[in-house]
Formats: sequence, structure tokens, C-alpha cells
Amino acid sequence: MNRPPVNSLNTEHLEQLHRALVRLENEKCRGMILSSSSPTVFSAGLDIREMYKPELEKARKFWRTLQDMWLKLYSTPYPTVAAIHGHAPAGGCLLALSCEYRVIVPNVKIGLNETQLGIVAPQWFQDCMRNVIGERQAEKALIAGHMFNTEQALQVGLVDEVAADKAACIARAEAFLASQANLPLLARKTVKLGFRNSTLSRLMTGREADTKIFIEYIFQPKVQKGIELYLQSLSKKSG
Ligand SMILES: CCCCCCCC/C=C\C=C\CC(=O)SCCNC(=O)CCNC(=O)[C@H](O)C(C)(C)COP(=O)(O)OP(=O)(O)OC[C@H]1O[C@@H](n2cnc3c(N)ncnc32)[C@H](O)[C@@H]1OP(=O)(O)O
Repeated sequence: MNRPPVNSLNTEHLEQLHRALVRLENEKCRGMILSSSSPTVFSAGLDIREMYKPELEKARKFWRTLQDMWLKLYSTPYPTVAAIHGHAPAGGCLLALSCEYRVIVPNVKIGLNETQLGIVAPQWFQDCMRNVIGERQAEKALIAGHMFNTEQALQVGLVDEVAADKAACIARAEAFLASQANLPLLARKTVKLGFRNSTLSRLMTGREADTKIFIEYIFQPKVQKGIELYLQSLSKKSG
């Protein structure tokens, strides 16, 4: 990902990611490392500006593009690793959770923090967390909107490994891909999809309902007010 300063996910960036995933699949890619050009941020999650006073059709397109990208990422036939050498809140955490393996560096915060922002992580975000860390830990983390530090993320199983820095993180991600390289492709892909199918189907069969929930939620005046205040707090911080 290379969308400075924080790889926030707007419609255009989501489309780029989606196109890249389609291309990798068409080219029979043998593995992907999802990484960031930023030295300190993996992805800041959804671009909050896409949800602030949007036009209805633009908001719908934004959400459908996010759904398209995630459906592709979660179901890739090739192995995927997230090299998390920077913070990964909310949608950034979703990207990492959607890969098959996660390597993180020290001093990083990762989690589905939506509750803390006064919004609700969509059901499929929650499913991804549950699938990785289990029901009990996911429920606790999501209710609190908890951001895990590196040690906590390792302990709870949100990530698989800690590496010292970006170079080591990429090297460990490559080692994971190498460990998968000799597995029969069809068997590997079938098992992966078997595990992920119910989560994928839940969104695929309820896409329109999911979009409607998103639209109705973000168009509420009190939610818009919350987004406005949050945007102000973010830009004050950097100002
Ligand atoms: C009943 C059922 C209802 C279901 C309803 C479903 C509704 C679901 C709706 C939404 C779901 C949303 C999921 C999300 O992903 S929301 C996004 C959450 N993300 C965050 O909270 C992260 C916010 N950012 C940060 O914490 C930091 O920026 C960090 C990533 C840690 C990086 O810190 P730092 O390096 O110090 O950078 P700055 O904070 O100074 O930021 C630099 C500039 O980038 C802007 N920024 C940051 N994050 C975002 C973002 N997510 N979107 C847009 N812009 C962002 C920030 O304002 C700075 O901009 P500027 O320099 O112009 O001031």
C-alpha cells in the first residue's frame, strides 16, 4: 500500500487494491505480502472523510468497493501474509486479519477500535476477528474497541510472529510463503475456502442489507457529528 500519509482506504485506493488482487489471481501468483510504504503505519483503516457528509451514491459506491476488495482478499487462491510494520486500526486491522499469516514489529497498535469511535465494526469485520482469536477474546476486544500492542497481539494470537524491524518482518513473511510453496495448490485452496466459506457467504448473501445498514448508520445526524469531531481531533493532533 502506498497512499501517504497513512494508507487510509478511500474508494480509489480500495479499487486499486481490488484490481491488484484480480491481477495477481489472473497471473497465477504463488503468494502475496501485504505491506506498507509508510515507516510507521500499516493502514489507518477506512478514510473517514469518505463517511463525512457524503453524497448518497458515493457512500454506496465506497461501501460496495470495500466489500468487493475484501471478498477478493479473504478468498485468494494463493497464500497471503500481512507484514505489519506500523499501526493497523479498524479497517487496517481488517486487512491484516484477512491474510493467512501475520508478522508484526515492536511498538505497533492493532485492533478493531470502532466502538471507541462511537461506530460499530460491521459483522464481517467482527467475524474476521473471531475467526483469528476466538469467540471470547473477540467479544471482549470488540466491545471495548481494544487496540492491542505488539506483545498483547502475539499473546492473544492476533498475530503469528514478532520481527525486529521492517526488513525482518518482510523476511519472515517470505519464509511463510516459502513454507507453503510445495503444497498442492488445489488442496491448499480448497481447505482455505472451506474454513472461510461461512464468513464469505454471510456477506455475499447479505451485501445489499450490509450496505443499507452502513448507509442508514452513517447518515444519522449524531453519527455525522461524531465523525466531524473525530476528524477535527485527528487534524488538531497533526497541526
Ligand atoms: C447496528 C449496526 C451498525 C453497523 C454500522 C456499520 C458502520 C461502519 C462504519 C464504519 C467502519 C469503519 C472502520 C474504519 O476503518 S474507521 C477508521 C478508523 N481509523 C482510525 O481511527 C485511525 C485514525 N488515525 C490514527 O489513529 C492515526 O492517524 C495513526 C494511523 C495511528 C497514524 O498516526 P500518525 O502517524 O501520528 O498520523 P496522524 O494522526 O498525524 O495523521 C496524518 C494525517 O492523516 C489523517 N488521517 C489519519 N487517519 C485517517 C483516516 N482513517 N481517514 C482519513 N484521514 C486520516 C489525519 O487526519 C492527518 O491528516 P492532516 O495531516 O491533514 O491533519
